[in-house]
Amino acid sequence: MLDKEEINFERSVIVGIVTQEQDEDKLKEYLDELEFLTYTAGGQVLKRFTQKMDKPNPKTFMGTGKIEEIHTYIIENNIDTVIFDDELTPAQQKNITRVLDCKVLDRTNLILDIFAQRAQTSYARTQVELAQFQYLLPRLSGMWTHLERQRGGIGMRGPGETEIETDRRIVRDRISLLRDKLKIIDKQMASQRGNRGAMVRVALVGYTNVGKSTLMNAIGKSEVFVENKLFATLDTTVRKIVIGNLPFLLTDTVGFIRKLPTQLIESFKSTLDEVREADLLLHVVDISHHEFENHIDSVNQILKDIKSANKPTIMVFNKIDAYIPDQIEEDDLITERTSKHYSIEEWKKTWMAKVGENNTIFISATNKENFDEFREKIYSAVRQIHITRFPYNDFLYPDFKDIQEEEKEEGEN
Ligand SMILES: Nc1nc2c(ncn2[C@@H]2O[C@H](COP(=O)(O)OP(=O)(O)OP(=O)(O)O)[C@@H](O)[C@H]2O)c(=O)[nH]1
Ligand SMILES: [Mg+2]
Repeated sequence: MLDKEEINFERSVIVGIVTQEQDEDKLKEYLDELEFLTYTAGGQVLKRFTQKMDKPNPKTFMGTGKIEEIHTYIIENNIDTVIFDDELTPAQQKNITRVLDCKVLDRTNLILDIFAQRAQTSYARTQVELAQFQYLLPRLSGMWTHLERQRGGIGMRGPGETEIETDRRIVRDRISLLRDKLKIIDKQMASQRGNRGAMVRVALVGYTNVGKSTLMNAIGKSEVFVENKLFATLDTTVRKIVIGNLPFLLTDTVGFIRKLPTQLIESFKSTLDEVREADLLLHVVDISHHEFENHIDSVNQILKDIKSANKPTIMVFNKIDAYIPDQIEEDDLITERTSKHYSIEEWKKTWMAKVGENNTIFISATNKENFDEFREKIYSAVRQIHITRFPYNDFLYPDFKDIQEEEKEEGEN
């Protein structure tokens, strides 16, 4: 008999809190995303635990009663992993692990884990490893306590402390080694970028899973890995694209997410340099996602953090094929009409109108809907940047209309 291959998902529960800044709806969205992250990392979420609190308990994050409730559930349901939506302090992680006696992760942990699973090149692996060690350093003592307990505790206390010190030193050494390694790679990457010459550089940016790589594949003839999971892309891909006779460089890079661990932003410096050094950003948005406006805010915040907020930007609203506004039945007189019910035409009249028609485009990367218009907008923007840089090249690049005519004629001949 053939064995059916079974993927063993880690049995997990996720945990979040309702606070003044974060109401129940917000928390639901966050936990939806955390569940998707868990699934991406190889886990299966069996239950969500939530609690209303003014502020998190400094010792155990949740209240003692809630932690007990989670503990009971863990034992009864054979749970391997508990994942908190917020970053836990080293002390909280230590205390909670002690009570629950199972693997306790937070959102940062989970994201780092996904990055580690997905890092393909030695460059990406080095960056992830650095971020992981930085996360680990302040948490070493907690881990030791856990080990100590497993070994029975007695007689371990004295040497335990010294071992923590030794561990810390090893981790610190490793961090500085990785930093040195990255510095060398950074230099190589910078000189590679320098060698790319005068071509205009365009970077795809956006929240994770919005369709950046799909778009890269659709516009170029390259094959970039696409998947309906978070953080499919970690390594930067650069392709030369030619529209009309105007060549430019297009970069596909790592997706953003809210609460992106700061350790990751630091260690992915060189990857993000591609964005920093771009002349034009294509900010891709998944308009079919209910949360797309919040995603835009998160992306803009990260762009600000990496000092790239003021670049010329085209907002690319993708997945219009999948956009389905909420409906209000005709006899429903109670439901209030909100932006959830807008058609795309109505959306265009909102704040999007202020962004300007030249800087917004609505497409479907999978169906190639509105692709001519998309190519035209990129062409015009790239051309604008190019002729500002090389005014004497102006005549080389005609209007997009003329190119289309030429292409048509070529097709007919
Ligand atoms: N319906 C629909 N799905 C799309 C469209 N574009 C992309 N997708 C799907 O969205 C998912 C994510 O696509 P990717 O191209 O991997 O997204 P990404 O932005 O590169 O994601 P990361 O690399 O994880 O940041 C895939 O399942 C795609 O098939 C679209 O226009 N319409
Ligand atoms: Mg991608």
